[in-house]
Amino acid sequence: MGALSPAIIPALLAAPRTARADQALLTSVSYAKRRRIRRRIQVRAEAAKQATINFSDLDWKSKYQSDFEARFRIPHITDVIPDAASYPSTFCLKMRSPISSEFSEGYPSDEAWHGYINNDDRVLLKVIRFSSPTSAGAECIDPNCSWIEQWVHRAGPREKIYFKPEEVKAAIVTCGGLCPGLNDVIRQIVITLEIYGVKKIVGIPFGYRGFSDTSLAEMPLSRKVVQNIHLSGGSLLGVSRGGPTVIDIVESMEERGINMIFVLGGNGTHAGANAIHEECRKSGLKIAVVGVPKTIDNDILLMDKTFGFDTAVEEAQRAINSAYIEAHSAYRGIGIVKLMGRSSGFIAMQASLASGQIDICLIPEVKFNLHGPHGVLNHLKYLLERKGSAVVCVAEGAGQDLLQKTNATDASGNIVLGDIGVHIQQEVKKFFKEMGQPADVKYIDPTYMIRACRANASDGILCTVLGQNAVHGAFAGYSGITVGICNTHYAYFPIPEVIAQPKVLDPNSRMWHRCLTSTGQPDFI
Ligand SMILES: Nc1ncnc2c1ncn2[C@@H]1O[C@H](COP(=O)(O)OP(=O)(O)O)[C@@H](O)[C@H]1O
Ligand SMILES: O=P(O)(O)OC[C@H]1O[C@](O)(COP(=O)(O)O)[C@@H](O)[C@@H]1O
Ligand SMILES: [Mg+2]
Repeated sequence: MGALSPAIIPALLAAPRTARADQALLTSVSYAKRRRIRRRIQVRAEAAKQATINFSDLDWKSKYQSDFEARFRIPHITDVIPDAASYPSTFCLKMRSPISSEFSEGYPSDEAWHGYINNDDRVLLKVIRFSSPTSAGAECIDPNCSWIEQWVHRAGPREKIYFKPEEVKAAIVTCGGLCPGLNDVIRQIVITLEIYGVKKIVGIPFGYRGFSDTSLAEMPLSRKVVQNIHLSGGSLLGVSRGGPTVIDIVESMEERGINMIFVLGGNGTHAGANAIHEECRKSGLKIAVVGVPKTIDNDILLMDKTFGFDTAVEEAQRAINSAYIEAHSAYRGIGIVKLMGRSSGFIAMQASLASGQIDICLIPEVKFNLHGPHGVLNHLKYLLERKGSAVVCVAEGAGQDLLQKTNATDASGNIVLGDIGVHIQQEVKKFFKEMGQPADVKYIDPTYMIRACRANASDGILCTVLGQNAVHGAFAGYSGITVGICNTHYAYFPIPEVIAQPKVLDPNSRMWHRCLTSTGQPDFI
């Protein structure tokens, strides 16, 4: 978010609210209102942050930076167990034959180069130096847009580990909806754990539910079991929404003797993982809880992208191309493709940009009208007259203000959205029928075909690195963390920082403007 004008800060802060009150407000209002309120809450939080900074203090920058460093500090086992012992890492960077015991007691400490990550290594979070708050996509701390370095912790294997591999029982759980790459991450976690020397590795079946449903048995995992699982989509372990309470999960982990848990999921799953981590801390348990963000929508904060997103954009090309061929081959044909993206239009935008076949891209972050002189329908009429066909790409969360509210939620408490794709299809048909003009409308929803795909090469690599780094993080004694790619480098983040709110597309960003340039669409308001 750009810098706020100092003049509006006092007004925004005039009615301070608590997080609980904000939440209550959010659950009691309509979807459209909720988005506006969320934006206000976000603006207020930003205002509060800026208001607490005294820019006339010559030291404000270094104070801001130390505050940032504290926020992004990654929790460690020694925070609750100060005397937890550390050992030389059993993850050796020198290759050895699996049957050799050359480094079984740890890596020789007299080596000049060992290639581990130093705990003080950092990755730069923001790499653009904006010279003005009016620059496209500017994120400024102060009204002058001063350059302030923001560093996050570099991911990777450490020289010292806080768990003896023979004492580890590691578990992996996959929650939420499917996403290409889940099997790749599971595979890499298992392989890396084995390299450290862990023998007890299990999969928890069907998400958090597997912790409470006694009819579901743990799945023993080994390199042999996971060797080829990345060749198909889905999750070897199964997924689910909803499930037991955090206390029940922690009790179940204790009963099973699990002391390392790898949680693969989106914002909901990570909220759960962080709550599990906090519960373990409260009880003084030596358990490492490490997340790997799984969100096909790409809506987790601070990361370049999440795994599965790239595959989704690539697979969406097939649906868009089919819609284009259908529309182009029909007399006055209109193709409509609905893509995933509950609150963020990243898949719709990138897929539109990649295909070059989209005339209208609609995303949750940008309001639009269907009807009226500047509406989508009138533009479709213009496109049919000008070029004979048109293709629309709409994100599932777009235009929810145009739909009847269902007030329904899924088992995890996520709002069940109205079907904007079907709505647009019906409105387009009605519009042309009422005008007495022909229009051949074809609608494609490829959601589940995309989600069930196996990861493409680029996601396969991302999953590999994330899975390995998750294990390195747990062995290094970190907990309540998640791993992501940041300016092409890999970093550990404290979970709350990446799920504070869904990452949304900035309508003032260069990328959205590139998309608009490519489609040639006007503003539909
Ligand atoms: N705030 C929360 N605290 C604890 N667990 C949560 C929370 N939100 C969701 N969960 C749990 O996380 C799992 C996945 O959540 P869901 O929202 O369906 O998917 P995703 O993780 O992809 O966002 C579910 O089992 C759900 O019960
Ligand atoms: O049909 P389901 O399983 O509820 O999933 C639908 C949702 O899954 C997603 O593809 C991904 O959602 P999650 O990240 O919460 O798993 C959304 O875009 C979509 O709304
Ligand atoms: Mg979610």
